[in-house]
Amino acid sequence: MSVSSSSESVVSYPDKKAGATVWVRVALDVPLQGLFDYRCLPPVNQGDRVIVPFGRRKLIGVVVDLPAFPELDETLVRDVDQVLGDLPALPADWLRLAAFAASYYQRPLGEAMLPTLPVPLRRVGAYQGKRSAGGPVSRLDRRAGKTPAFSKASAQEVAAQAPVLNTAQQTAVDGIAQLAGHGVVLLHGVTGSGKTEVYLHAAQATLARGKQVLFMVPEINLTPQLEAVLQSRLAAGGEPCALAVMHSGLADGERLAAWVAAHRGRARVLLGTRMSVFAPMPELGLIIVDEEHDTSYKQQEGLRYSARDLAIWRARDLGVPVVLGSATPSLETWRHAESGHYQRYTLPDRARAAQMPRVRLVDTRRLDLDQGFSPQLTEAIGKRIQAGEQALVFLNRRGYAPVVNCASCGWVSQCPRCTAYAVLHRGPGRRNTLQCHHCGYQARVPTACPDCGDQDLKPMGRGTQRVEEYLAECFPEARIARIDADSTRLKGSAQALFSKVHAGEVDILVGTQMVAKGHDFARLGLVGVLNADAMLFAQDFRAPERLFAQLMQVAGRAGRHAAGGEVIIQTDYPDQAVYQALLRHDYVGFAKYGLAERKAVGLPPFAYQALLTAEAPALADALAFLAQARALPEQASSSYPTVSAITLYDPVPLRIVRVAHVERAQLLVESSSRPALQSFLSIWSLALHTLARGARIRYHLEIDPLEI
Ligand SMILES: Nc1ncnc2c1ncn2[C@@H]1O[C@H](COP(=O)(O)OP(=O)(O)OP(=O)(O)O)[C@@H](O)[C@H]1O
Ligand SMILES: [Zn+2]
Repeated sequence: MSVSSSSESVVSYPDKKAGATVWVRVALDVPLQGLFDYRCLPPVNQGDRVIVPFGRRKLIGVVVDLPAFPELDETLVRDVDQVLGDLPALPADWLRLAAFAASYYQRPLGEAMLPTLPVPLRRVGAYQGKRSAGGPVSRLDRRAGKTPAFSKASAQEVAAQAPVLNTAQQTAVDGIAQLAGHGVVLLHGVTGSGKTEVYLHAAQATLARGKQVLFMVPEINLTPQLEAVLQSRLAAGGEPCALAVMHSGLADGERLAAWVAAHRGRARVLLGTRMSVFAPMPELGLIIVDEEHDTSYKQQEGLRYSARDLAIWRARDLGVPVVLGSATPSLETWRHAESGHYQRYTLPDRARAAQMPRVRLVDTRRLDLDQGFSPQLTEAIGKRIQAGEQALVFLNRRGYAPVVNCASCGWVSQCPRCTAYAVLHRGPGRRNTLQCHHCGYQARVPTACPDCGDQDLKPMGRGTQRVEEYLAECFPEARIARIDADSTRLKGSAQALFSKVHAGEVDILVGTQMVAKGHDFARLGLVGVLNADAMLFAQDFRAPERLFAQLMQVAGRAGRHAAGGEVIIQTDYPDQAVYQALLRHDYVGFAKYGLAERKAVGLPPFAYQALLTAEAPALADALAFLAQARALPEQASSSYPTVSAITLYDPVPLRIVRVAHVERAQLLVESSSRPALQSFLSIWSLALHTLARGARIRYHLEIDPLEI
């Protein structure tokens, strides 16, 4: 057998006559179950990417197996077009992770695996187009010769001085160091307790052993500050730390660079948001998941995965430790810690300030509010800025006002495409618009009521823009900054705003949940919370947990570096358990109460759930599809061995039924046994695929949904 000389080059083309071909089994990003066999000339390895013909198209896929025989008749098997040798093969553990994600989240392997790759690595045009110039990786390498491989974050923002660990921190660091292999550590530390310091020490030890570290954070805007800290603290022997950063705010090329650096083992630390859990890291030795409770770790489209859960799986598979950190762990995590399944270390006190901030509930039931502000809150803000401190006003609602209303006929601004209000936004130069936060619809604000012609249209309620406006009237001297999705739309603008806050160039900060978490503000003395009650009576059983976590987080921004921090929460329901626990900073009590409640009614973490959502132009069709889906197991009960352990609830419309002219309904599936649920879903998901064929329905199945 002769091997053609082309097989020696990085890129090889199969030559049918050579006869030395092998079979490869390839995962492709197509909505079909199963894998696809091709004929290929060696050398080709498991984990290589290949370009293959698929119908009339060409696609990039990943070789997951080299079977002895193809599944099809040999004469029907087509040839691999090109083996892409520009990167090392994807490692076996990466293939295992993708396979686990696909099976656990009930998606075809290729559909789960391929989208985790940076776009240029899975686009045929990037390799075979006229301008491919050797492919994206060699283009990247040519560029990299000109620019430094790793960013040197502005180290002046950070004091490189490492503080001496306190006893609680040292205990946690020692505990993590002693883990011989895999172990899940919950680092439960109150806000400002210095969890970052513990991560840094654990990371340092891992790097010293020659291993890589994956450091996950929930939000993009937490990366710059942390990048600078990691950069200055993890530098060794005069060399900057080989740190790569990965998040959705990066351009394709930047993300590719980070991914390639991790894959080649050149990046020793990868700092990233949820997508980074899928980065191949050949020498991964530690995973850190900061703010593990944060819902941003959940991907809400495509493969609906939990990056935290996958991180735990990945660490176990590799036999390495994973550290989950939070001041308010998810109840799922807390339960594992209580049962001893996870090892728990507690940082009970703040690292700098002696005490936690004082929490005050202002009962707004009998108060005259001015633009939503109680006199107590306004006065407190005034005092703080007088004293040269900063104040933060937290309101989880962007825009100027959530709705516009006609005083004479009761007309309200509604999105024409969704069952939702159109929100009033103030644009530059008084160019006001109505915007839908669900579908992106935008329109001018009508000058008169579309129904009755009356010109007395009024904004109702308030969002961050209106709060900013009000504060500017109350405190004309104060420097006010607003941080929300609108004010940070431009690349780099969030970082610029946060830098101003850190530099003390802001007196009052108004913001949504973007400002609530993670940031270590040195001069912030007061946090005021508006409209917290909005979340109190949400239908979702996780709403109280989420509200509590969010309020603990935002409250935790106050008084981090000096004593005397204060939090003012305005509420009509001061007796609610959430607020009472907050007064005492009592996460443990709240978790105990929450878990007991969940246990009593059999909700997660004492049950496991999946959610089937159907979308159609008419609600009736979506509901009918779900009804059929629900009936499937009855019609073929012998195919569903675990069906007796499964509860299928009635299909119901979503709370916001219509979004962008599409109507949506959902069906909840539940079981007290995860294996029973998984077994059921693996059969059911295939049947759903068949059921939906021909029907004008889109559907998706979500495992472990966070919102129901
Ligand atoms: N041992 C220590 N001695 C003095 N200061 C410390 C120590 N450890 C941490 N700090 C400082 O305490 C502050 C809070 O630390 P850090 O931001 O890590 O808190 P955190 O636990 O992550 O809080 P959060 O959950 O609110 O994000 C930082 O300014 C940090 O530099
Ligand atoms: Zn809309």
